[in-house]
Amino acid sequence: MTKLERVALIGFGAIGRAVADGLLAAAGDDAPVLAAVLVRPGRAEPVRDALPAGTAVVEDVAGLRAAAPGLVVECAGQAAVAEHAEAVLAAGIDLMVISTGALAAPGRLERLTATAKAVGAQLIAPAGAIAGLDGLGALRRSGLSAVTYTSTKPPLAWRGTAAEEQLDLESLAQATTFFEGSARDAALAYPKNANLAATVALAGLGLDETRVRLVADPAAQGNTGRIEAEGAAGRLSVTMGGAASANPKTSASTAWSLLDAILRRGASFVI
Ligand SMILES: NC(=O)C1=CN([C@@H]2O[C@H](COP(=O)(O)OP(=O)(O)OC[C@H]3O[C@@H](n4cnc5c(N)ncnc54)[C@H](OP(=O)(O)O)[C@@H]3O)[C@@H](O)[C@H]2O)C=CC1
Ligand SMILES: O=C([O-])CC(=O)C(=O)O
Repeated sequence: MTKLERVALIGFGAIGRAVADGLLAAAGDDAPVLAAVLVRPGRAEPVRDALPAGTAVVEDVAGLRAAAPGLVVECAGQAAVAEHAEAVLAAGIDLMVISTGALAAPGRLERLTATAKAVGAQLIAPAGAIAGLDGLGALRRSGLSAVTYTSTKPPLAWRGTAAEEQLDLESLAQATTFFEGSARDAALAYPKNANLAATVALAGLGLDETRVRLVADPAAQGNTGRIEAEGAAGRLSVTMGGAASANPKTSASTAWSLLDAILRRGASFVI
């Protein structure tokens, strides 16, 4: 039995539901089994109703471990990484995190990679709602001099975030850059909207050297992420855009990227 034959999810929101649906649809001889979904205490019942009887719905990492997954996929938010990542990795289980911005918290990346190394588990970042990390990796090896990640979303996607302290989102008339700074600061200040800043940084120039711009654009039809990079071996310019998911902050492509990363380890990297 390969490690990948059993997969567990943390979170059952816009991304988690879509990934669960994709895994269940792919079920067959070569596809992994959806072994368990971890939800917050008291939230299990409706999730149980939405899943087949063979998928355990659990409320803690002990429950996840009992389902014996080879891979746990976090699709719940940065707080869930803070809460569960250490215990999952310490149990020797590979962990794929979509909320990569959680790794920008001081010391967390170092602690988690040390735990993973000690037990021979992998901490993995999927591309999520961006493309081009392969080219970024090549330029990183050649020597990167500059990387900028720009995220543009409609004003409603920035509701409930620190953007509201600077902008009147309801009446915004033109595209406005409301944040310019490091990937670390972006990922921590916009935990539901700027995880890709951390993903791009971890694949490239690092959390403190990667520049990030966050833009609210009333003319935007969906969410767009753009990487521009300069390295000794060449230049990279990649744009990925599309509709939002059931959650306006989250691009629909995120769940598909995760599914591809789970099913064939496509477009993901070990941190
Ligand atoms: N890297 C990338 O490309 C992207 C990353 N993201 C990240 O993915 C996260 C999830 O996005 P999305 O699915 O749209 O968000 P949703 O808000 O739709 O869903 C999140 C789900 O996770 C659950 N949850 C929250 N905390 C925990 C926890 N500690 N343990 C278990 N479950 C928990 C929530 O449960 P409850 O209902 O009980 O609150 C909710 O069901 C975002 O917050 C962001 O961090 C998002 C988009 C792109
Ligand atoms: O879905 C997106 O466009 C990206 C996103 O929310 C994030 O980086 O957290």
